[in-house]
Amino acid sequence: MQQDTAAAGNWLLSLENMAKSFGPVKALRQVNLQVKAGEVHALVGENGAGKSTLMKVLSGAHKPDSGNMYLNGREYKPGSPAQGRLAGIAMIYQELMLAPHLTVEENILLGLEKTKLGFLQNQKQQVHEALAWLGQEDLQPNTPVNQLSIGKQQLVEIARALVTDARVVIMDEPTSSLTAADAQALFGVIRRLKDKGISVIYISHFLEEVFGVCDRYTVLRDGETVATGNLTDISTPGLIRHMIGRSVDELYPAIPHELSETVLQVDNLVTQPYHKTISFALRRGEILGISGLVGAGRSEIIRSIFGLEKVHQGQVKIKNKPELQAIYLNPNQALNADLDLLSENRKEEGLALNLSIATNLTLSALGKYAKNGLLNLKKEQAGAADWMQQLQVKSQSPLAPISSLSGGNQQKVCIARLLHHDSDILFLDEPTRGIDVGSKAEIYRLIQTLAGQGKAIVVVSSYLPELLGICDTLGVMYRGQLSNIKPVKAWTEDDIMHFATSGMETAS
Ligand SMILES: Nc1ncnc2c1ncn2[C@@H]1O[C@H](COP(=O)(O)OP(=O)(O)OP(=O)(O)O)[C@@H](O)[C@H]1O
Repeated sequence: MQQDTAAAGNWLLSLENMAKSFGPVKALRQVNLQVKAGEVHALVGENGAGKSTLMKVLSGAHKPDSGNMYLNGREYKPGSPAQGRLAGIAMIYQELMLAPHLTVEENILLGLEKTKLGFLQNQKQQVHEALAWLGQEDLQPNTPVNQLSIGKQQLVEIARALVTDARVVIMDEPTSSLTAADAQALFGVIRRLKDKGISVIYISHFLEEVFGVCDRYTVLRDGETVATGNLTDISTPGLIRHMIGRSVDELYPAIPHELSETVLQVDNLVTQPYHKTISFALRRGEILGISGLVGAGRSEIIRSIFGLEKVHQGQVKIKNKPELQAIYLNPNQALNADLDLLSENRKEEGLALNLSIATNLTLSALGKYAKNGLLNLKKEQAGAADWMQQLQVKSQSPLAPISSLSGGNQQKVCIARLLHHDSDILFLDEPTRGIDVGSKAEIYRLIQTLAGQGKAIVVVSSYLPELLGICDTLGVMYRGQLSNIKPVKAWTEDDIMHFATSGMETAS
């Protein structure tokens, strides 16, 4: 393991030889993590490397099988998340854990009512001070949190951490659902937490964020710490090599594919919530990217065509099926009409969480494994195992419940399900959200290969580099309005941001 040069002993937090198994799965084998006071420490690694498990152990949600933890020089052994929180460890999950119907103040004080804080007046004062420190004086403490944007809800979580005098704040993929402006605001807050002497453990698959906001790093691979050090001493390819044990030569592989006849023609489609008119055409072999800010109405286009959202008017023609008016379809009919959609919301729409990986993967095309109405389970499992291998889904068996997979591996199963169903027109909404860099490269290769096979693909993404890296053509959304679709090479990042924030094309 690459050694850190900092003197031992001055750590605020030290985790030594941590191990944790779930039945036969060794999620943590031997993990060491040392964090200084007031540093932002990146915890990186492939999907399934053990990052979330380690953080659940640290925050008191999981009990480790072995290993020792020290906080502020003292042995730290939380029996529950509440104990972890009172000891100074605040965990901010990617899917925020606030009680949606409770107010800002109630959420900030939740679980602390009679413990750490004194009287009611004192508590209210602390909430006020925490919000003011975060520059959120205008946020009314009696607002229910479900009325707030994701960015504001995240600040409520951070206020919660401030009120309990957290020494370490863990942020798990904190920017994955934020607008670019909210992400910038979050980076500002992180810098201020640091100045206050609070440490942040930052988990992210966005390496440019890691280099932008973090001081030191620790890399986990297969449940072990494989490297740690200062980010100023390592390059992006160097960090990737530690993460996946090899280098990624080509993140955006270019596989030749030809664009031919139109297979989807959308005319004057009017959808929620903006009621603007959208028209575009998609060709066989084309990868069309849709960019824009979160909330600009990007997902609504593909979701409406797929029958998941209401369409007010317009016409959608599907290749050689003129009789099918897509806007009258429901998702089942859409699947039969050779459309398929990868939802950005895998927990609610992509996966049946209490079923096995194999069932999730094959559910929408069970016919492939049935004869005379009987399902051949062996064949189904072998088919699932094949896709799992292709996408490198990390799991013991196709029969394991999907809920036992790490977030990134669940996303890979969603993609495998889509590939397995084998439709001709694919809508991919945030296909690489939560996916590690090595697997991203695999998914980009797959998307290109599918285009090579003549599939027509729409990719909606908040991650501009991937749209520029893999798409043939690109359109940008601004408040429900779609720009002209142009070859990707005709766009610059500045042009895209200009349209995304103003709805106007730059004169070129
Ligand atoms: N409750 C559980 N039951 C069974 N296996 C689990 C459970 N939680 C995690 N695992 C397994 O432990 C390993 C580590 O998962 P973990 O969620 O910690 O990875 P991660 O590094 O956070 O991944 P990602 O980047 O995809 O979020 C994986 O193989 C996962 O399938």
